[in-house]
Amino acid sequence: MDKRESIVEENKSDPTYVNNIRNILGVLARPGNFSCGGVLEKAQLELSVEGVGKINLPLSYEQVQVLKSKCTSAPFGRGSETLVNKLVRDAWQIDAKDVTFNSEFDKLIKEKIVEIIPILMGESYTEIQQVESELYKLVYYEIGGHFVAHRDTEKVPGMFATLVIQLPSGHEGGALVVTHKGETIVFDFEKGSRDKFFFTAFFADCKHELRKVTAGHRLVLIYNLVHKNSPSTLNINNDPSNNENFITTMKKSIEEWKSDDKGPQYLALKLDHLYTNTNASFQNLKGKDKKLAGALCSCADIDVYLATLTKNEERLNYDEDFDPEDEEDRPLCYYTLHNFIGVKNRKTMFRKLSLDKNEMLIKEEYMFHKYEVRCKSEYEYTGNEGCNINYFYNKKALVFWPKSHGILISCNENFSSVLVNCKKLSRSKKEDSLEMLAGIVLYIEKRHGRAMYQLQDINKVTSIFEIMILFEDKIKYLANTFLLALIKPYRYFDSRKEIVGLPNINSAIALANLINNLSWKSLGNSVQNLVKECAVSYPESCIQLVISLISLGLQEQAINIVKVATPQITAKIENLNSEGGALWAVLLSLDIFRSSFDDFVMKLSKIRESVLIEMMAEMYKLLEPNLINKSRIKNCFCIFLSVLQDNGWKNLSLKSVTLLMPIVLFVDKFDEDISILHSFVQIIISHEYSSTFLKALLQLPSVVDAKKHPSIQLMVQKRLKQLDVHTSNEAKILIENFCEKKVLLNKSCKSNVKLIILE
Ligand SMILES: O=C(O)CCC(=O)C(=O)O
Ligand SMILES: [Fe+2]
Repeated sequence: MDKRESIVEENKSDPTYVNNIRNILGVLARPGNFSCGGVLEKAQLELSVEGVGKINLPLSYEQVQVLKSKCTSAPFGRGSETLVNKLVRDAWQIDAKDVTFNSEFDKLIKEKIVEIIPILMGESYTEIQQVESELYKLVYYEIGGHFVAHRDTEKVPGMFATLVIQLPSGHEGGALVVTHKGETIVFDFEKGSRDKFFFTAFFADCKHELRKVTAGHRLVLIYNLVHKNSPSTLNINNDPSNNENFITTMKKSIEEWKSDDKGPQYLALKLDHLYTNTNASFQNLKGKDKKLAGALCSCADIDVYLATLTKNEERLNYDEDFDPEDEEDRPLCYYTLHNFIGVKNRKTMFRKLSLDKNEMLIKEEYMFHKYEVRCKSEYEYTGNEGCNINYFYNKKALVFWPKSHGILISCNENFSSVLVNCKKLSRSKKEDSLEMLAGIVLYIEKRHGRAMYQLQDINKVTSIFEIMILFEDKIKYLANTFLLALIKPYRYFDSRKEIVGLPNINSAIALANLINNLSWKSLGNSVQNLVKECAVSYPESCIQLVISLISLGLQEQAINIVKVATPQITAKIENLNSEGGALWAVLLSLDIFRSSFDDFVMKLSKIRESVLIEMMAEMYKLLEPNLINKSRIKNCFCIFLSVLQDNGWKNLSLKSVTLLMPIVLFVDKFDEDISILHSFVQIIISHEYSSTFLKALLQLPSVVDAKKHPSIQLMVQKRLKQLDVHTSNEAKILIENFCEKKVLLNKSCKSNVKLIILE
């Protein structure tokens, strides 16, 4: 057996069931015939050509001259181009529309096709389907005529083979040589060519060459063989269920495969023939490929797809000492499957699957052999005319998997579309979407790291919660499993260990709704664990959860969440980003959480100065529209400011001062104690800040209002006068105005400060 029939070569590292599948398919897949030919008996032809009249065979010298005058030079295709070059193809042609002949001859051709098809398709081919022959061209070769090795384009939908009928005219040379997977058949019909008809049929994707005609003339009719059934219906009738051994082996192997958690998710079998995207369908499979597809489709419990197989090469090294011979500089190869076609044009949810070595039934080295076309090769010659991209040949594979793997595979490849589909389905077919949801959760359990990585994308966690809400009690188990998965640490590729937690506030809102629907009793424990784990990384989400629970009337549950989260946050306060700290402080300032507030503020005051300032600004921003608990917040700011003051206002950048200004202003508005303000102003005026900054300073009520704080007013005036020499014109005017007390206190001082600072 040909070494390339490596389907039957076992691989020790593969599970037994994979090797069993490989073996049993290997037995089925004995090579079929890719071409056939011989004498066409009993042929009687009355041939006419438009503008030439009746053609008598064998051709006379005079007729050749008239015929040639009607012919055009036969072109060939290269990629999408149509070219004429006598070195590649030297032939004359007449279009089918200008050729007519007697109906008996037509009948004979049709009868011949009925004989030919089972030979090409394999002995057990009993498919009841229509194959039609469509005359394509009349081709004439004189001495020197030839066509270099090429594949015929599948010119119409459903076309799969070419039929050549050699008419009696007498020639020497001109053998037709057909090659497929390293095997070559020579159809040399020189002998008897003066008075006999001959036929040759071959699958259009097989490479073939017409060797040089060395004497005489060669005249042929070229037919396209076309499947006429609609390509959406599969009609694979070589029923292997007759073969008990096949069915039992497959059944057993699939059972084992299903229960093997670590096995391949799918298996792929490269097809023997090439197919164009237009003609690729189960219906149009050729020879041995059809037999294998039929066998696989007859197995219960698996899904079978047809897909394009692509080899991708990635070169890692492009530097100067690049050496193609060097192992390390060889491109990295990986394979992908795409353009999936189901048995009844069933769709898959994904567009692309990667194909690893353990998923190939044919060894990697045989997948893209050097005598085979590289995908979308632009420089291959094709018969007759260049073709549109949809008619380029592609390597195809049969891909199959246990039905139960379907959702896992879909999740793995396109998690987003699975979620979208599940959501869609939940509106129309609730039970189906529940099953899908169970599949999603199973996927999360099985492929935790990858699943978690995919879940990080915006709003995926939210989507899952939202789907779960629709199922009420039924979903308890799945919901708890999912919540647990969200806090299980994972590592994807090189990333450090992470948890997904509650990645955004939408997810917190959706979770609150889910809790409301399923009851605290069924989810409480998992939710508390979740909050415990993600309070530090996602304080905003935890706060949102609290707020949402409160608004759903679940006050007690909300307090519960705060109780769980606060110690975590307080313990890891140094890890808190400014926004998180601010939010949490604001939340705790609400009276329900009174006991935690002071402790929390004391802890916060110990964080890094720059973070503290940012946090104060965030807090201020949050509180500004509706200053709840003014006095508590003011006290809190006072603590923070005095921390800064005690530290001597170290490293106070312009940005920090800008952030602090409205806060100082806020505190200043209702505080009688001016020590913090005094030191703040002092620290500022001891620097040479920009005029923008001076402006802001000059808006502070305590600075402007001499009656309230005369000492500060004096201090500022003194300093400004000193600065006079150094400052810009604009600043000078400001200072003059200020010293002449022309500065008016704006009513909405707070926003004004902000405005000024922003300019
Ligand atoms: O002339 C022949 O026998 C074959 C020609 C051919 O391969 C073609 O026209 O595509
Ligand atoms: Fe051809």
